[in-house]
Amino acid sequence: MSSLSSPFGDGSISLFILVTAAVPLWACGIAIYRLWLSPLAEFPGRKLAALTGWYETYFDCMKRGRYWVEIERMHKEYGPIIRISPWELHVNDPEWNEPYKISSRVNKYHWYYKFVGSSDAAFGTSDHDLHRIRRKAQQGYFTLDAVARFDPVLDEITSKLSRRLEEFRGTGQPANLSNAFRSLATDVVTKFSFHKAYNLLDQHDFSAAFQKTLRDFPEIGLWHRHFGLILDIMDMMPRWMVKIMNPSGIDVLDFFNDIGNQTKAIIKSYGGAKSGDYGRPNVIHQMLDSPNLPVRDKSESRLALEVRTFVGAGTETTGNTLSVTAFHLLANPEKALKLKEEVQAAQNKSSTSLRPTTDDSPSPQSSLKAYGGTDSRLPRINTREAITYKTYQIPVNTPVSMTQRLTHYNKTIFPSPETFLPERWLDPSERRRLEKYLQPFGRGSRACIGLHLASSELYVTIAMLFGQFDMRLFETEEYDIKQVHDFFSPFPDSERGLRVTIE
Ligand code: HEM
Repeated sequence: MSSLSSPFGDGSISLFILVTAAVPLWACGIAIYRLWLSPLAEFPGRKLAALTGWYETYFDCMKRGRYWVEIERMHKEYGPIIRISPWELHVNDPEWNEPYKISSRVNKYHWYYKFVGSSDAAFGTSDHDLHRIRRKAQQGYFTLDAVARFDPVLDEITSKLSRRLEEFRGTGQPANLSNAFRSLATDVVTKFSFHKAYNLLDQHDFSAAFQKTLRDFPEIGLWHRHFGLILDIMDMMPRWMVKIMNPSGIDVLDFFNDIGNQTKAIIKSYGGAKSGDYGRPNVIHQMLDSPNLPVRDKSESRLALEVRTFVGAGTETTGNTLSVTAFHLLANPEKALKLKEEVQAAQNKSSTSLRPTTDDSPSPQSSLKAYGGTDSRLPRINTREAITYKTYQIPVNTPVSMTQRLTHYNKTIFPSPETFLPERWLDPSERRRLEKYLQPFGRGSRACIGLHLASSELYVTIAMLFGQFDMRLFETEEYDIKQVHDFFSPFPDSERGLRVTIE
C-alpha cells in the first residue's frame, strides 16, 4: 500500500500500469455494452452514433449545429426509427405522435434542454408534473381572448414599424427587415408580458448590434449542452469583462437586468389577488395569483426568468418566420401582388383592416411550414412505461425525439416541399388534411404557449407590410434566409438578413 502512494517508487509504476490497463478495458466494456448489450442495441443506426455521444458533439460543435442533416441521412439509410446516440432514439413518421400525446405525461430530455441554461422556467422544466403546475400558472394570460385584447397595442407597434419604413421610401437605402422584425417581436413580447416596450424599433438600425448579440446565445447554448458550465461562467462575468468581450453585450445585460428590476417592482407593488390595486394585471401578477404555484416558484428570480424566457422564445421565432414569409413573397412578386389585393379588399370591407382571418391569409402558413419555428428535434422521455413504435418497444426512460422539419418536408404530404406555395392552403378539404401535419408550434402539453400572440403578430405585420409598401429585395438571396444550422432555432449561414428597398 505504502509503495503505491510513493510518487517515484516502484508502486507508482504499478499504478501507472494498472491505470493504462484499466482505461482500455473500461472503454471496451462500455463499447460492448452500448453496441450489443444495451436495450437500445437492437435499434438501427450508425455504429459510431451508438458507440459514443462525441459523434453528436462533433456535428453540433465542430460542424455548428449540423446533426439534423446527419439525422436525415441516417433515416434515409436505416429507416423510420434510428438510434442517434448511445441513449437516444429518433423517429421519422408523420403518422406517429406517441411521445407528444398529452396522456403520455412525458418529461423533456433534461440533457438536451440544458441549452436554455436553467430548468427553472416552464420551457426548460423537465418533469411533466412540475411543468404542468408552472404552465397552468401562466396560460390564462396567453389565451385567444387575452391576445385579442392586446390588438390595439399590437397595432400601435406595427404602425411604428410602418412609420420607420416610411423613412426608407424612395431613398434607395436598404432597410434590414430581419432586424426590424426581431425588434418588433421583442417590443411586442415585453409589452404583452409586463406592459413595457424597450422600443428597439426606434433605433436607427433596428438595434442591429443588440439583436446580433442576442442571436449569439443559441449557439453558445449548444456548447453548454455538451460541455456544461459555459452559460454559468458567462452569468458570473463582471460588467467590465462583458464590455471588453462584446460592447453590445452590455446592452443585452442591462436589458435582462431591467427585466429583473421590473419583476421586483411588480412583486413589491403587488397587493394580492383580490386587492385589485395593481392596475392592469400582467403575466407576473397572473403567476403570483396562481393558487397552485408553490411559494418558492413565486420568487423574484424565477418569475424574472419566466419573462426572459418569453423574450427568448418569442423573438427569434417570430422574427425569423416574418423574414421567411416576406422573403418568399418578394421572391414571387405575383404572390405579393395577390396578397396586396387581398389585404386592400379586406381593408375596404372591415374597420379592423389589418387583421385578415386565417382563411384569407395562407402565406404565413406556408412560411411556418418552410421555417417551422424550430427545426430542432424535440426529445421526450416516458418515465412511466415503454412506448411502442410498430414492432419496436422503446424502453421506459429512453429519450425519443421527432423533428417537425422532416414532416414539413415530406414529399408525400407536401408535394414540392421546397417551393413556397401559399395556394396549397386554399382548398378547404386539402387544407384540413395538411393542417394535421403542420406543427410549427410543437405538440402536446409542451406546445408553444405564445401561439396566438405569434399568429396575430404574423398576420398583422405581413398585412401591413404588403398592404402599404412596394418593396424590392436588396442583394438578398435564399442563402440569406434558408436554414443551415440548428441552434434550436434554425439559422442560415449568412448573417446579412433580409434587406429591401422601398419604392
Ligand atoms: C412564429 C413564432 C413561434 C414559433 C414557431 C414557436 C414555436 C414553439 C415551439 C415549437 C415550441 C415547443 C418547444 C419544445 O417542445 O421544446 C414552443 C414553446 C414555447 N414558446 Fe413558442 N414559438 C413562437 C412564438 C412564441 C412567442 C411569441 C412566445 C411568447 C411568449 C413563445 C413562448 C414559448 C414558450 C414559453 C414555450 C414553452 C412552452 C412550455 O413548455 O410550456 N413562443 N414554441
